[in-house]
Amino acid sequence: MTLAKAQQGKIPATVITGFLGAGKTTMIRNLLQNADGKRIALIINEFGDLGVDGDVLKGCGAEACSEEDIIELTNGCICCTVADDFIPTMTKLLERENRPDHIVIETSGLALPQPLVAAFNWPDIRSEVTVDGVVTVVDSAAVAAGRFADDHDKVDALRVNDDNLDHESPLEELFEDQLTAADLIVLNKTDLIDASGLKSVRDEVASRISRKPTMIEAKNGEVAAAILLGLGVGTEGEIANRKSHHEMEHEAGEEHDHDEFDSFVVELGAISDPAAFIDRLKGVIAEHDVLRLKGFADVPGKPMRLLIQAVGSRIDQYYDRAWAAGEARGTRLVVIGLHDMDEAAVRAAISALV
Ligand SMILES: Nc1nc2c(ncn2[C@@H]2O[C@H](COP(=O)(O)OP(=O)(O)OP(=O)(O)O)[C@@H](O)[C@H]2O)c(=O)[nH]1
Repeated sequence: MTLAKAQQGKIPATVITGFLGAGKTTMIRNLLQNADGKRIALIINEFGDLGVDGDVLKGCGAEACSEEDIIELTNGCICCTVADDFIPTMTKLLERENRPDHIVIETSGLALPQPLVAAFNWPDIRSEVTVDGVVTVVDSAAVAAGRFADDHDKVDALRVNDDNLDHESPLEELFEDQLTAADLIVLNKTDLIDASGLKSVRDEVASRISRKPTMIEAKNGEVAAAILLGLGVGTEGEIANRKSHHEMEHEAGEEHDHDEFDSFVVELGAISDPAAFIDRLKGVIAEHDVLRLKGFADVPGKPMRLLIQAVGSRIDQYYDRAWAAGEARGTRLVVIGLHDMDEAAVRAAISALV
């Protein structure tokens, strides 16, 4: 049977992966607003105890995806909760009378896509859904800045604290694993680097993988729906040949975890001078090498909440929606870093900014 024939009648699912802050949610938001009439169900998985991505996407009011079609998986990284969380969610979705035309899954920035894609081979899922393709979003500016290059000092420092650390830099390894799974690589944030920087990023990304998936460039995740949702690969049949570092190191099937990374939520009162707060927050992020920080702030006198998004020490902010009636105003920020990040010091430093 040909691949096309085997896929006939199945709902296509696109897996969108990429490191923390690469631009996955931004790309999906753009997709929902330009979905060419397709009805999309969205499964979102996030690292950290604040559902920021789901909130951002629910607020975008796109017709392609109503609030009930946005499902958040919050019990940890999707690659570790396949059996307990992902499969039951898919089963429920497939039992709905009004099935979607396409399913889009946003993995957390720390997820290995391989176990998720392999789950589409489970009998109950395989007969109904196929993986149209895995799209890996790359933060071109972060690659150009050497974020994923092996930082030997850091790895050595981690090893001192963890004798079991059996591989190279966790960032580098995860970056490669997410690229290895890709059918399409989107080099995003091209507005932040020049042409020669972009050429180096292309070369570096290509050097990390043995296959040659298509690479396209984008800014603000602006990629046409016809490209993102029409790959037609059936990746569940190929994923066994795209092994992650973990799978290659532990063929015996040992579980992997995300112990190399840590996250916590900082709760603060109102922020009366957001410009000063954000300016000084950049210093805290740089000093403690915070990888990602995001959340909402309460600014006195403003009817809307302020969305704060930091990727490294680059910070975006905008008022995203009005505080709802009865909703407790407050500032909540999720902070993600490597596991040697000093949580108490970061908490104290952020709290001191208010
Ligand atoms: N300058 C610039 N900023 C971008 C671009 N794409 C996304 N961003 C910004 O980068 C930040 C992170 O974007 P998200 O879309 O939330 O990234 P993500 O991959 O979903 O992040 P996680 O879910 O936390 O892993 C936001 O502040 C975006 O506005 C881009 O092409 N250029």
